[in-house]
Amino acid sequence: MPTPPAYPAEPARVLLLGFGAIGRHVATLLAPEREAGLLRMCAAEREVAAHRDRAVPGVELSTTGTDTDCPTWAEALAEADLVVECAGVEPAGEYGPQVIAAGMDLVLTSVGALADPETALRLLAGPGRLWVTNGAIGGFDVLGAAAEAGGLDAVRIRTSKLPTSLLRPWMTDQQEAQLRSLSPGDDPVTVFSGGPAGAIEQFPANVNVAVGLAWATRGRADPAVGTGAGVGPQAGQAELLRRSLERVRVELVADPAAGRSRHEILATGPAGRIELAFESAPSPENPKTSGLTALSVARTVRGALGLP
Ligand SMILES: NC(=O)C1=CN([C@@H]2O[C@H](COP(=O)(O)OP(=O)(O)OC[C@H]3O[C@@H](n4cnc5c(N)ncnc54)[C@H](OP(=O)(O)O)[C@@H]3O)[C@@H](O)[C@H]2O)C=CC1
Ligand SMILES: O=C([O-])CC(=O)C(=O)O
Repeated sequence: MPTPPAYPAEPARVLLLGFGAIGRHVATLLAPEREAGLLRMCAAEREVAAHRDRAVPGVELSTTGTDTDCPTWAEALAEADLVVECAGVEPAGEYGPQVIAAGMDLVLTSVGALADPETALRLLAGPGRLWVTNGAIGGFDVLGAAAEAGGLDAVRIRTSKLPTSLLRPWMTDQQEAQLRSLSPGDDPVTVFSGGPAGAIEQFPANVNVAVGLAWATRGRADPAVGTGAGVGPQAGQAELLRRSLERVRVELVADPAAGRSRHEILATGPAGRIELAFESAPSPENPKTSGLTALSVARTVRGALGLP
């Protein structure tokens, strides 16, 4: 007879970093687990006062900011078993490494944080474990298998989004006006073409998937050789990721006809030709974000906690 899964005696304490579109959706998706007493949830925001009117039942609030009527980030972290980052690339880089260093597991949604080599090393350094969510894309079982066997030579991702969801503060008035003027029927405009690190620097809220793809296709070190003399496990993983970030090519397209965000992946090599396309329903909390991301994060959380 199979051994029944070992459910924790106490509810697992999950701390969300960021309670925006993805955080709220994840909290809603995990409501059955909360109601079944399998987990408790707290969400850290930088301005809790601004979030009180959008409370999700059963989720306590804490702050990375200066609110005084709720637990601080440090107090909430001390009570947590698992941290789930869904705040953005910058806060992921700011808070993620301290979570890992404290020996706590971290689910990373802003996977783009891994494009910074120093942050990647710190996120991989342990003793806490890093759980990298698939986010809005997937197929990573077959892509990972092919990459681990050295079976991929080229990996590409083409992401198409509505032009106005690609507006960024660094854009010139002319670039902004071009994106705003695109209307259905106009040709799509490529706004970025290059590697995932450059893409995430310019579009931190739009191409986490590209860094996620690089992570998924980093392959593995030859156990006999490692990744280089004297390279420890986390440095080895970081080096594999660095090479993978150089291999992945990204195209980001402003498409006035894109009703939904679309991610097209093409990976080729001795293992074969793998083509994948993803069009997610919009997030119920924010139509600019793919709803699939929160579904992936909820699944990653269940996996990290060993929940069914
Ligand atoms: N892996 C993937 O496939 C995908 C990953 N993502 C990543 O997920 C992130 C979140 O997406 P989404 O939920 O749609 O974004 P939102 O902007 O809706 O939510 C982000 C929330 O995080 C909060 N936040 C920002 N900085 C901090 C901080 N220092 N401390 C506490 N809270 C903070 C924001 O607060 P405030 O209101 O104060 O700004 C906001 O409430 C994206 O930025 C992106 O990096 C997104 C889509 C796909
Ligand atoms: O939501 C999406 O479609 C993907 C996205 O923004 C990201 O990867 O940052």
